[in-house]
This record gives sequence, structure tokens and C-alpha cells, in this order.
Amino acid sequence: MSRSPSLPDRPRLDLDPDMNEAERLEALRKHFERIVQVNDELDDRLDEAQSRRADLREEVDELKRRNEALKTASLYIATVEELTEDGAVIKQHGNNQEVLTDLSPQLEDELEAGDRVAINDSFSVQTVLDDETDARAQAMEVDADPEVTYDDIGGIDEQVREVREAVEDPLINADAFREVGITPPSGVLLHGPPGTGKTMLAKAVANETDATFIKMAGSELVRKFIGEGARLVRDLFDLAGEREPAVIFIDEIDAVAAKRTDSKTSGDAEVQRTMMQLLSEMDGFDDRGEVRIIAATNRFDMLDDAILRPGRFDRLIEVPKPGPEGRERILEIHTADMAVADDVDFADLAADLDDYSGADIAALTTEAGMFAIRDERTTVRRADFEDAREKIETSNEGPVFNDGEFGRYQY
Ligand SMILES: Nc1ncnc2c1ncn2[C@@H]1O[C@H](COP(=O)(O)OP(=O)(O)OP(=O)(O)O)[C@@H](O)[C@H]1O
Repeated sequence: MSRSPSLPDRPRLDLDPDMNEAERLEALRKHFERIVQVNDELDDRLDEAQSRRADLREEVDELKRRNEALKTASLYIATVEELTEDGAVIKQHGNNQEVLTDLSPQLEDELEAGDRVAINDSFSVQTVLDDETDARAQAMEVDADPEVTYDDIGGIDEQVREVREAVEDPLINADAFREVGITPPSGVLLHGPPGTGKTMLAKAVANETDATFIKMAGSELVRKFIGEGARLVRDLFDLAGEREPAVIFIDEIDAVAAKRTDSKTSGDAEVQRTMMQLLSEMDGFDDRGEVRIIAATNRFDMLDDAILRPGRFDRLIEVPKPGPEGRERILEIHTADMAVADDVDFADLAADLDDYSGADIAALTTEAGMFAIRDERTTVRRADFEDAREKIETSNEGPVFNDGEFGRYQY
């Protein structure tokens, strides 16, 4: 960047005591002219600096945008095969494509053959990944002791009963099932709109059976771990085996088990491989001991039939939005620790919450509490719930999820 020329000097006024009036006046006039001139010059410089500053600010914004785009763009995973004079030979996971890529001097020092790296669309190495166990930890949420209980779940008693029968009984009474000679359902698929308590149900079963809860999100598998999906599915089942009794919860299973499409893009092939791995793990499941699998989806209509065959997810449980009584129960659950004024009638309130899911009701109670706090009260009144309702219903998120970003659900 070129340095700006130095600023003009401050004009000096030289008045000689021997000067007569006219000369003094002339000197003052000249001095005044010079000051105006310097002032104009400074004005110009200021304009110049301001315009330069605006340019720089634009440049910074642009760089920030590019940085964000880089950070959020999907990266592919590859292994460094060999380091040569001309760069690194890397092999992309998933399609085993080998490429030679240039390295920055810093990466050159850092990389070793065998390292796992994240590469972008142009095969340029972006980061060196930690070793595999970390990828495993990132992809899965493992909770040895989840806290949710059946009592925390409202409005879906029938679904709780079905899940207990299909998942809890076989875990607790594994011997009885063996003796009678029946095979419990392999996998349970919970389907229904978002925020109805599917994840809670899976956590509650794990809690109630003292099982480790291991969650993997289907969408993350295909979005964040491109090239790793199949291996992570294998890891998921291995980990569950090590930690049994365990409940595996695969959220958003539609992301890896959607109906086959005709397109042959590598992304689809990768998703297919992940699903095949899942199917094969489920097929070999009989020997796995005390591990049960629960999957969840909001997009039941999109699922590939292969996943629903006997021996796979063969117990389907629909988890709908709660009816008025269910909503009343969920309101009670979520206000259990709140000081609620006598003018709040939950049955009345619930009757007005048509189409609210459990998650919407949880949000409503929090919002009502916030209104009380804003008003410097510790007791939540009916008016707070009404204000909360109005706020939620006028915000974009609204309680109506059925027209979400993927179009209409079938529920
Ligand atoms: N039936 C319910 N009873 C009580 N609280 C509920 C219920 N359903 C949802 N909630 C509240 O909403 C939150 C989110 O619910 P959860 O994650 O179980 O929904 P989900 O059906 O798994 O949603 P998604 O399909 O979006 O993953 C819960 O932590 C809880 O606070």
C-alpha cells in the first residue's frame, strides 16, 4: 500500500512590529487565504481517506463473506498417500480417486503420509483432520445416562407404551424372549412432525433401561462427513456393541435412506453406500446382544422400502402432534417448575393451541416466563401466555411446521 503524502504545514502568521497598518492588513489577508487553501486541501484529503476507507471496508466485507463461504462449504475427506517433490498424492474417500495437489509451505511441513485431510472441490487441502476417534466423537452424541423419563413426555401415552414394548422389554427381558423363542422387533421407526417428542422417547427408553444412548443424525452423516458415512455407520454399531446395553438413535434417517432416484451423482452414490452399510448392520443384528435401534423421520413418505422390510425397521410408530388433552399435559410438564398464577387454566389454554407440537408448547412456556420477567414479576399470568402466543404466532417460525422447507408432510 502506498503511503499518503504528508499533511500540509500549518500556515504561520509573521507580523513584523515595524509594519504599518496597511502592511499588517495585507499580511493578515494573505494568512487568511493560506488558511482557506490548507483547509480545502485537508478537506480533499479527508474525502480521499473516507473513500479509501469505504473501499477497504467493502474489501473486508467481501473477504469475510468468502471466509464464511469457505467455512460453511462442504469439504471432502481424503487420505494423504504420499508426499512428493511436486505436492501431495491424496486419495478421496468414497470414490477412491487419486490426485496430486499442491501444498502451502506450512502444510508441507505439517503433513505426513497417512494423515486424514479435508479437501475442497478443487482438491486443495483445507485442514488436517484429527485422528479417527475424533471423527467418531463428532458424528455421534453419546450419553451414558440420559435424564429424560417417561413422565417428562406428554400427550403420546400410546406411543410410549408401544416403544416400551418394542424396545424396553427385549432389553430388560432378553432371556425371556430367547426362551420363548421369539425375535423382538429389530428396529423401531418413529415418524411424525418435528418436535413431537421422538428424541425424548428414545432417551427415556435408554434412561429407563440403564442403557447408553448413542445418537447419530442422518443429515450430518451426508452433509458433514462426505466419504465417511458407511464407515461411521459401522463405527456406530461397533460402539453400541462395546457399550451394551445401548439404544442407538438415528435421527433424520430419511437423509440416508431416501427412495432411490435416477440421478447418478457421486453424492447419491455416497448416500447409497451409507444406506447399504446400515442395512447390512441391521441384517447382522441378531448377534449383537443388548442393543436396540430407534430411528426417526419427519419424512416417512420419502423412505426407501428396503429399510422397512422385516428384520429391519419393522415396527412403525407414528408420533403425532398432541390433541387438546395432550397439550394440557405438556403445558403442565413444562410449567412444573414455574410459579403460575391462579388465573391460568391449562385446559382452556390448551384448547386454543391447535396444531402446536410439544416443542412449540415448550417454547410458549419459556416465552410466557420471559414476559413475566420483563414485567419484573416472578409469577406467570394468563396474560403472559396470551402475549407469548401472539408473539409465537406472528413470528415466522410459527407453530405450524407442516409447510416447512421441504413442502407438505403427509401428517
Ligand atoms: N410430547 C412431549 N412432551 C413434552 N415435551 C415435549 C414433547 N414433545 C416435544 N417436547 C419438547 O420439545 C423438545 C424437542 O422434542 P424432541 O427433540 O423430542 O422432538 P422430535 O420429535 O425428536 O423432533 P425432531 O423431529 O425435530 O427431531 C423437547 O426437548 C421437549 O422440551
